[in-house]
Amino acid sequence: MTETTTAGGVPQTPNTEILRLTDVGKRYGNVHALRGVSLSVRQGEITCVLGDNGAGKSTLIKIIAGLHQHSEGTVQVNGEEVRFGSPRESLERGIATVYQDLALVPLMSIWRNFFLGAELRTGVGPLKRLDVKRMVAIADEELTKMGIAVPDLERPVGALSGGQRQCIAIARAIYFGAKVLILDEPTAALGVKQSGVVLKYVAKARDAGLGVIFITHNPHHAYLVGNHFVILNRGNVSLDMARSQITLDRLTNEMAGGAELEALSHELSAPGQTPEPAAVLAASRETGR
Ligand SMILES: Nc1ncnc2c1ncn2[C@@H]1O[C@H](COP(=O)(O)OP(=O)(O)OP(=O)(O)O)[C@@H](O)[C@H]1O
Repeated sequence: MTETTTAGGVPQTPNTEILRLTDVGKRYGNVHALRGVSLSVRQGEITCVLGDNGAGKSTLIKIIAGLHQHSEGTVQVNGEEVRFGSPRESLERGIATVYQDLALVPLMSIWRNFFLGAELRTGVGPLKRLDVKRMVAIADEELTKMGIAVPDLERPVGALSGGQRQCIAIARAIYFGAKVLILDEPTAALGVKQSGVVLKYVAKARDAGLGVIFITHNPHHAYLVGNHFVILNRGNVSLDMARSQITLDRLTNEMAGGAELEALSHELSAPGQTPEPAAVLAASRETGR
């Protein structure tokens, strides 16, 4: 979406678009998991993709991350059409994905995890060895830059809290030059305080100029940091709005199913007409909620 905002009467050019999906669809055999999905990600902005279970969020991530290919539509990176054949191809275009399970090795040290798969080496030929000193120094500098307080980088990553581990994965993606950062429900398994810490680093990634796709089913978390909101509902985009166009209340309501939820709430609150639990379950099964 192109929108020109004004600040103090001065027109602001919209940030550069890095990633654009146009009418993207995905079929798994007979299952049409995504249909006509269009969205854009801009530098220095957070695009939140919200949706309930089965809405198609994972499918969307997998297409952008190169794990699956789309069946319809186009994906463009910096204006150039792409079709990723592997996660490596997506990574080479500057797209980094931080999955919920993080791909960190719990028993390995923090610095080792920071460089996992991209270890620095020193020396030549048979004398080549890991450049531990440099890796520790860089990991320390990068985490400090992000304001992540880890007193001892030799500690195993598994000893850190879930929130700290998310932050380390985000800092690592930024250090290795990500232009687009996909975060797969980074706050889903966290409590309120830890979620706040992670959201702070999501905002830092945005402030570092990355385009962020923040996948979540929590409208409150999305609204704390998002510039743009896209709701997926059974594979379709049911809402696509800039922050200036929507309130948290409306986002929450749309996310909760809007009219469907209102009808159910009305049914449940009507005196003497409380539906049998079995009927409620059947209704929720029908609506997929
Ligand atoms: N490999 C697959 N083969 C067949 N159907 C699939 C496959 N992966 C996903 N689906 C179907 O596609 C639809 C979207 O699933 P997807 O996992 O993308 O949703 P989601 O929003 O990520 O849900 P959740 O939050 O539960 O992970 C669902 O109906 C799902 O059953």
